[in-house]
Formats: sequence, C-alpha cells, structure tokens
Amino acid sequence: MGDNNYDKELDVAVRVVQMACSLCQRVQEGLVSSTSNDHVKSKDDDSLVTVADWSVQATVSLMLSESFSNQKVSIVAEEDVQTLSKSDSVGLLTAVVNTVNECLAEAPKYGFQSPKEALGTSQILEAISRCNSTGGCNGRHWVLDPVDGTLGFVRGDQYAVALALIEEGKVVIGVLGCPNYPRKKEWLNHHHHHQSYQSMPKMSDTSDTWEKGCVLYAQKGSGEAWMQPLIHGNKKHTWSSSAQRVLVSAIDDPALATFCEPVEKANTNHSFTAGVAHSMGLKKQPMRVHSMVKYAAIARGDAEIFMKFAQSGYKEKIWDHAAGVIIVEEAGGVVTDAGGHPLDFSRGLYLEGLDRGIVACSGTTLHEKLIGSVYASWESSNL
Ligand SMILES: Nc1ncnc2c1ncn2[C@@H]1O[C@H](COP(=O)(O)OS(=O)(=O)O)[C@@H](OP(=O)(O)O)[C@H]1O
Ligand SMILES: [Mg+2]
Ligand SMILES: [Mg+2]
Ligand SMILES: [Mg+2]
Repeated sequence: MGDNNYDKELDVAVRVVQMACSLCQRVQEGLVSSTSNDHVKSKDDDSLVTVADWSVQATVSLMLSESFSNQKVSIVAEEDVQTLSKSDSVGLLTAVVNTVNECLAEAPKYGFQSPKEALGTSQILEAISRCNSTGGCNGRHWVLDPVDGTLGFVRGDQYAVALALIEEGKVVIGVLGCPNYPRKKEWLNHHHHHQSYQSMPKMSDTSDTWEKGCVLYAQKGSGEAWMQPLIHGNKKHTWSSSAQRVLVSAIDDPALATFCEPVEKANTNHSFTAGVAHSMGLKKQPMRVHSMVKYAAIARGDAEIFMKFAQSGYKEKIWDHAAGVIIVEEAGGVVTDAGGHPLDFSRGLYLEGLDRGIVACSGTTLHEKLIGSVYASWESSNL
C-alpha cells in the first residue's frame, strides 16, 4: 500500500456522506408524500434529476472545500447547473437553496462548520458548477454521484450517495451511503419492496428495533470494508464508534448464489443476463435493485453477483462505479469487465475500454464461472 494514508480524506468523506443521506431522506419523504412533481426534472437524455441531486452536490462541494481549503479541490460529479439556471426553474432553484441551507445548519452535528449566514443563490450555483473536473490519470480527483438511482429515489425505493477519491488514476477511497438499505435483504428487491411496503415500518418510525440505512466505506489496500448506521432524525447516535466490518458472502456454489442487476431494462440487457445466469447454474430469480446499493449488497454478503450489460454505445461513467468497486474489493470481492479486466478509472469521465459489461462477484470461484458463461453466452447470442 506504500506510504499513502487517506485517513483524513476518508473521515471527511464519511461525515459528508452521512450529512448528504440525511438531506436525501428529508427530500425523499417530501417527494413521496407530495402529489406535485415540480421538484423532479427530466434532463436532455430523459433521465431524472431532483432537488436532492443538486443539493447533495452543492453540500459535498462546500464541505470538501471547507475541509481541504489549502488544496485545489478537483471534483468530478454528475450534475451541472444548466437545467437549474433555466428561467422556468426558479421554483426548483429556490428549493435547492433552501434544502442546502437547512442541511448546512446541521453541519456541526457532522463535525463541520455551519456558514455564519445562509448562503445565497449564486454561492450555491457556484458550488455545484465547481464540480466540473474531468478526472484523469494525474493528481487527486473526488468523484461524486450525488444521488445514484434517481429513479429509485423518486419511487421511494433504493438509491445511494456515492463519493470516491481517485489518485493517479486509482480509486483510493470509496464511501457509499445507502439510506434505504433494509434490515432484511429480501426487501431489497424492487418487486418485493412494493408488496411488503405496507408491513415495513415508516421512515419516521424511531423505534430502536428498526434499523434501516447505512454508510459503507473502504480504503484501498486495507483489506477491510466498514459499515456505519445512519444518523436517524434527531437521535444522538454514537455512529462513528459503532462501525462494523463487512465481508462478502462465502457462498461459491452457483445454485445457492443470488445475482442482482438494474431494475430498468433500458440500463442492462435482462435477457442476456438471464442466459448467463442459466448457463452458470444460478437457480434463484434475479434481485433487481436500483442504484449502487447492488455493490453494497455484494460487500455486505447479501448477494453474490452483480452484472450490468448496458446497450452497446453507452459509456459507463466513473461516478456510477468508483465507490462501489473499491468497497466490494476491500470486502473480499472481485470486480472486472466482462473480459475479466479491472475497470480503468484513469481515463476521464468514462470507463474507457470497458469490455461489454461489468461483473462483480463475492469471490474468484464464482467470478471465473461467470466470465466463462459470459464468453459462452456471448458467442451463442451472436450466432
Ligand atoms: N442507457 C443507459 N444504460 C446504462 N446505464 C445508464 C443508462 N442511462 C443512465 N444510466 C446510468 O445508470 C444509473 C442507474 O443505474 P441503476 O442500476 O440504478 O438502474 S436501474 O434504475 O436499477 O434500472 C444512472 O445513475 P443516476 O443517473 O445517478 O441514477 C445512470 O448513470
Ligand atoms: Mg442521473
Ligand atoms: Mg448514477
Ligand atoms: Mg446520479
């Protein structure tokens, strides 16, 4: 691992992700209970963006600047201010400004300073647009997906806040906030989620028996991945001292393994993965989950395999994977492209050179079988 130690960066990143998760929970509660959807917008590629995406991006940008003010902080992040600056977005922008200021007022709870007075619109727009780095193989770059799985977020379902640090092209820390990670792994499944929703305790339920949500994190080369509970509501949690180690599953028999994949067929080829699953002897139905919570499920040992095969021509972005990949690897898992090569985070915004798709496994036995099945299925799917 050399002399590099990222303890300070990791500590800051975990606290800012905790803060962002609390922001998201507040916004999601508002969205799910509201009948209007004026806080959700469609982007040019028809994907969604919400008040939470921009507000988290602003908050993380501000807290990283506060914490590393002596350095030039480079941040690669998903959102820009284009949609937000349009004349018909005044209501949206006001909501972002209010949400960020509400969140900043709580900053001391997370060991950060609150600004002396509420921030204005221009400061918040500036904080969002400052995250316009394009990464690359030189120097340090933070990589942020403020809300990953925005569709899941809007549906009241799974989503994640993902923050990673890349140094000289390698991911060195990863933090993944999963505010709706359920107590029972079966509840992760999108379909089960709705069936069991009525019987699930509500978000406002503060009973101690109900633990939902977590923040996972790892540092490169440590061989350890950790999980903290979320700070719920106003409860004073000793969250920083209640971290638990997470480990991948020991299951290496495909017949017993669970594989997870994106919910939407637009984001992955469900029929191809069904063929791969059959070919390698997976017996269980796929667990379809929004967001990088799929990586969290592998790291926590709640599932053994994650596959994503996007349409050819779609370029995977680094912020959709960086934090998840390092957490799974440090928890004992293996993540590669479909050719078995490690993902390359050194080439800018995209995972350039990716061979077909991404596969994550709890161990090498399943990984080798999976790569073999992808090879066989790809051949036959192209006959
Ligand atoms: N066409 C296409 N193909 C593949 N991937 C795409 C595509 N379009 C978008 N994206 C990216 O997918 C991210 C969401 O992935 P999920 O696994 O959460 O998808 S799903 O909602 O479960 O279907 C999503 O992340 P967020 O935008 O942060 O939600 C996108 O970066
Ligand atoms: Mg998006
Ligand atoms: Mg994303
Ligand atoms: Mg996103």
